[in-house]
Amino acid sequence: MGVTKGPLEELIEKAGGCAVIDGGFATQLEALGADINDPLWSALCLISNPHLIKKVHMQYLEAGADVLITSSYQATIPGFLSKGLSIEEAEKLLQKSVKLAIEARDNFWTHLQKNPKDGYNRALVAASIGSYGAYLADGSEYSGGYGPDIELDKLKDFHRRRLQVLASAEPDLLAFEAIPNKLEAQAIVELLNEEKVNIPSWICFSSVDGKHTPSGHSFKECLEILNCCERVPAIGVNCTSPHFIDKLIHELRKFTKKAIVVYPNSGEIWDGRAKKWMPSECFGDGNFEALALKWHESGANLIGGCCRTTPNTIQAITKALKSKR
Ligand SMILES: C[S+](C)CC[C@H](N)C(=O)O
Ligand SMILES: N[C@@H](CCS)C(=O)O
Ligand SMILES: [Zn+2]
Repeated sequence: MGVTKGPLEELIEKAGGCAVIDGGFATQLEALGADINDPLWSALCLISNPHLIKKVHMQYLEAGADVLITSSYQATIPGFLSKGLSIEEAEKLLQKSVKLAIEARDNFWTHLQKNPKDGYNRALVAASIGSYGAYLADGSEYSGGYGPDIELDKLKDFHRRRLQVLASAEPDLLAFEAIPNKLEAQAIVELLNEEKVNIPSWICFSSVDGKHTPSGHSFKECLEILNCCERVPAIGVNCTSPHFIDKLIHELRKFTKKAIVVYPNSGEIWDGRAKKWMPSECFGDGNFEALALKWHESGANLIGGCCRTTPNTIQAITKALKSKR
């Protein structure tokens, strides 16, 4: 069986054409009291507070998420090494990120079997893989400028071992998140092929102008690279202002037949130096109900939220999309 008819397509079909992804993971960790002002950002909790990670996953499941994204966005082997951990410990933490989400999903599903409630699917677990820019911890996922020293092979080297370790933990999906440039998308595709990864992936870009990746590449150019890869059944944008999403869905649809994934942030802007969200035109949960319906009509197949969205946002999206099922 090819990866193009895998669990993601089955979920989308079961969900009536558009499944719900969870919301801001780090955001909800902070709402529950975690201090993640650290180069590891949310991945710090894999060391310091795994129980909180599971709690966030449970809250998103209760809100109706059909897909859980793991806590590994900014979890990297070099990042853990710089905290004094060994390679073995670092790799165990990566696996733990998947394990925590699978446990949450399984507990929630077992409970639902005993206490049935309408509208829930058995959720899929997507292992988060942030960009090289996320590892830099300087907001580069919104600039895409890694400098002339970072070439294709360096990006492949950066991603290779983490990808192998996360895949070995057997998540249902791999979620490449907030990729800010074409070079990194190409590195990921080459790596998925070289490593013969048979777990289906989505690759999502960030955008700060609603028209290009942060590095200035067009989505047409980026999709030319991704369209050839059957290991990537879905593509999209995340951690981008809701303002831009509808136009971006139309733009992406012009250049691909793959499933389209959108999970915007709240519209606030990340100040990479201050490590703070700056108030901007922020969208509330009420906006997301109407927007989700619009994005579904425009052709999105997976809709959720990214930074500064919460379980309430996902509940609003669930309400909108599940009323149509
Ligand atoms: C998606 S951004 C808000 C994640 C945090 C960023 N990589 C940093 O560490 O500054
Ligand atoms: N999955 C990550 C993405 C950050 S852009 C999170 O929600 O925290
Ligand atoms: Zn985000």
